[in-house]
Amino acid sequence: MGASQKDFENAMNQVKLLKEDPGNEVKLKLYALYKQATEGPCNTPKPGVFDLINKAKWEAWNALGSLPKETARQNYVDLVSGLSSSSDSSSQAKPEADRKQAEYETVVMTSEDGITKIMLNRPAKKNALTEQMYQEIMLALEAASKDDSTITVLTGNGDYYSSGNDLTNFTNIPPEGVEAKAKNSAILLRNFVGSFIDFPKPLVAVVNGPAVGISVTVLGLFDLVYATDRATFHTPFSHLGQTPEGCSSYTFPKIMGPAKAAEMLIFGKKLTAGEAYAQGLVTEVFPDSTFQKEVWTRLKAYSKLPQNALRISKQIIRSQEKEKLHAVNAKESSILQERWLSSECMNAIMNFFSQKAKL
Ligand SMILES: CCCCCCCCCC/C=C/CC(=O)SCCNC(=O)CCNC(=O)[C@H](O)C(C)(C)COP(=O)(O)OP(=O)(O)OC[C@H]1O[C@@H](n2cnc3c(N)ncnc32)[C@H](O)[C@@H]1OP(=O)(O)O
Repeated sequence: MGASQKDFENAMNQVKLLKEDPGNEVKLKLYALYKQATEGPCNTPKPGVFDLINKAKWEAWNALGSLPKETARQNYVDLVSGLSSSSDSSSQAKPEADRKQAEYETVVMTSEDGITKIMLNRPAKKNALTEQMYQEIMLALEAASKDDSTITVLTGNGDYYSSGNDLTNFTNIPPEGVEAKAKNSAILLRNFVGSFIDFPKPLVAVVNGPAVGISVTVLGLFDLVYATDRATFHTPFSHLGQTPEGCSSYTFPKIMGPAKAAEMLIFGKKLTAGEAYAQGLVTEVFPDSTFQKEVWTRLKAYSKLPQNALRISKQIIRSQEKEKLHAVNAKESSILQERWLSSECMNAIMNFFSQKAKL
């Protein structure tokens, strides 16, 4: 449940009682969230260039775009609660210390320094994507699209980025039967990929290890893909009796040319990080020993760029393709709905569970 009006009022009172000055940046953020929570999107003309203070306040409010009032209220309460606890417990106040934004079981979502991080969190299962996880990623993306962060990151916990679809998704067949399961799964897949197609802010994949299946194909819908040199990129659809998804049947030939796309998507060639970079799927590869440090330093610098300019630039680039991408997504999902019922696919899944056939 979001913050109530009472929580909001309490937070406003707490601000007055803060023992330390939170600094201009935080004060501007508080001002902007307060205005957004009480009046909605910025509705006043921009002050003149010499009216420095009011201009900064206006810009902070305007940067919140169409953030809903309820979200602004919640963000205000969260921000004040972070300030109160840090000023109570220590003199070393961290302005936006690791604020947890919602409760999820399979992902961890945190926001800091203008970056919302969604971390896949089933390391013991190589971050294989269960049905619950698809749902939680969609919810997390929805929340990230509305929060006040500038950049959204998807990454994995542990040694894998993700081993793709959790093959146990094929085993829990409901009483309505396998056809109904395939139909519902195709809807889930279509919605999942759709939430990447429609994501409005810069979206970055921090590929911390090997990536398989759908975790690779949706990379074509990200704005930046940073990979450790330990990462590999594997789309073994034919081995599994399946076909490409994540709009890769369209994005991969565009990114890497039809010959290289065919090698990956039809024949299941696994790429090293270096090969994925050479083929344009990956933006930059970093040595594993310095990967996290280098990537987060880079992203923190990017997150300080003007938020609206970043968002609008992304939208200009992506909007030209959106309709096409949705059509491709619908087609890929409907073809897979049939594939999942094929003996080729069922045999491959049985092989994984009976002989533990690995890729
Ligand atoms: C009709 C119903 C349809 C339902 C469909 C729902 C929606 C579908 C959306 C569409 C699809 C996507 C397509 C894909 O993503 S295809 C790719 C699928 N992925 C795989 O085939 C990978 C399978 N895993 C492996 O080959 C290996 O585990 C590995 C990734 C190479 C790692 O090998 P390892 O030796 O390093 O580690 P391992 O001991 O095997 O793994 C540790 C434990 O994790 C379990 N595990 C890993 N990956 C998966 C997975 N994808 N699904 C299920 N379980 C996985 C593994 O079994 C180990 O478990 P345990 O410790 O033995 O219990």
